[in-house]
Amino acid sequence: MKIFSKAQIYAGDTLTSERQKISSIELMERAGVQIFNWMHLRMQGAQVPIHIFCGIGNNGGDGLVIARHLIIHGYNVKTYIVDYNNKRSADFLAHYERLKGVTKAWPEPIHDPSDFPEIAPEDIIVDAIFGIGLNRPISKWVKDLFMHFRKSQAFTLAVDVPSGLFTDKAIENENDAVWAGFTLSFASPKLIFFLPETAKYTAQWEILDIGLDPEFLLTTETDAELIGKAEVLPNYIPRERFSHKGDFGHALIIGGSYGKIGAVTLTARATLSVGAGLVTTYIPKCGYTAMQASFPEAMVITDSHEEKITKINYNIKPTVIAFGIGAGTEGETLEALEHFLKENKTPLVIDADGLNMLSTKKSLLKYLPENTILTPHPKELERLIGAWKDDFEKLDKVKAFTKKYKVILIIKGAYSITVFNDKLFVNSTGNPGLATAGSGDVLTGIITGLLAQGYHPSVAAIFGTYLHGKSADLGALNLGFQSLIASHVIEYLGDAFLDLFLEPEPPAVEKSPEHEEKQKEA
Ligand SMILES: NC(=O)C1=CN([C@@H]2O[C@H](COP(=O)(O)OP(=O)(O)OC[C@H]3O[C@@H](n4cnc5c(N)ncnc54)[C@H](OP(=O)(O)O)[C@@H]3O)[C@@H](O)[C@H]2O)[C@H](O)CC1
Ligand SMILES: [K+]
Repeated sequence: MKIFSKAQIYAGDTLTSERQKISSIELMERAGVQIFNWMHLRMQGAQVPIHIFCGIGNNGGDGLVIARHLIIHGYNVKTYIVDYNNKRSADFLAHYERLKGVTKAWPEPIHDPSDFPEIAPEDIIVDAIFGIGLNRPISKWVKDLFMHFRKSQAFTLAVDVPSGLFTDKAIENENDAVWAGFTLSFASPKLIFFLPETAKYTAQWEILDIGLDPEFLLTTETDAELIGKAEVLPNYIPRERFSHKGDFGHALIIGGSYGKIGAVTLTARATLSVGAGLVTTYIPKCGYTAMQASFPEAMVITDSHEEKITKINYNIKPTVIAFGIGAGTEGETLEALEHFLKENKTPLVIDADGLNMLSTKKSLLKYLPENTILTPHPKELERLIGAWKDDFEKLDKVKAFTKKYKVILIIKGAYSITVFNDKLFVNSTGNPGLATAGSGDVLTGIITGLLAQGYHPSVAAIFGTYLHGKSADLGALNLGFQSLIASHVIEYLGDAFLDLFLEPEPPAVEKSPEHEEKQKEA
């Protein structure tokens, strides 16, 4: 699913009005009605007090539409105008007039804390104060109103975005935005729903279709995309009946040190479990027996050193190499990496200590083959690109880094983001069960295994991250978050593949009798 920018959303609105010959007032009506429908379906007329706080722009206008429909349907509604600016938008004013047509209880203006209404914990707050139009710091009393919401403990439903969040920069204080229980966002998810510093302001979110122009939606290129099943499925490479293991590549996994052979085992198992034809591990001598005994499918080459990698010498022709898992950062291992990088032309995945070593000697980065995949967690990323002031600067720095070195980088997190060719691919699968030892080693293995089978490196990174999260999601259904460990993620890979081909659940909508008749005729 495309993640549109603020400018694209405004452009889409204008284009939709032109092509569908509807006014922006009617587009706002659509948006508000969608939210009303969402609420009405769940509330079924319940008389819970609903406090609708409207700003003075189009987000506020949406709030007025919601208020009008709730009032018409007999809900217990109180509407307020948060007067942070006297420049009311034309569409806001149009819907203000429409609201006046259905109630004598006109919205109450709020100018300062003395105007704040009492809100009980059982009440509902609709936050339609600021949308994507926020462009400068907010007045103190408006922030106080946000705090008033939080203190009330009432369920807060945000319209489009939680008020106070910017679309392109983080906020300095967590009291400067609304903390929403749910956000109903129009047409496209917003990037801020996926970034660690801004995602926390809404517990859940959902996208509402407001009928924007289909051609605009289809043809507009976005800088970011949310990756779900629909996005990964077209890339799946089916297996031919007469294929053999040579068709699916030979992966070489280089890593391990005394006490960290298990990490390489996890990576190698994941590589093979995702479909690579052959896997060889290159580990220090001390790991030989453990590897052979615990993972008989893998072949093993050992370094001359007992406890660490000191020289990378092998006489096989791997299709793809993963480097770094559990390797440590000792001087001799770094030297081995340097020699290896200067010679190597085989596609690469670099993880963990491999990344740490690159961070200590950045001059090695220029030897990475084009489209090498790097998989840092936040600390490793900071060592690699330096500190950032907020998530947006982090994304800019990663884009610049990937451009400079022509690499693909996965920013690991609750929503892992693959950065490739200036574009962000935001993964939608995964859960907190993945916060467990070795889950990164498994991800490296999955990506390596996909690369070995001939997936383009960008697809291997995006699809691999998706499968990794999906396995964890399916595993967590049986195990819960706490009991899920990295080995389970490998075990559930098969289910993650099968899930790609499961038919989506039919929508929970009753079919009309005519529809049933038509089906019979067909
Ligand atoms: N396709 C869609 O998604 C649709 C979305 N809709 C809704 O429209 C809003 C965006 O509305 P907009 O009017 O552009 O912006 P806001 O409502 O967020 O803000 C209103 C104006 O407030 C001014 N502003 C900005 N920051 C501040 C501040 N800190 N203090 C005071 N005032 C501020 C700013 O105007 P200026 O000219 O003064 O800069 C804003 O424009 C979107 O989020 C959806 O909810 C449509 O209803 C339908 C289509
Ligand atoms: K809002």
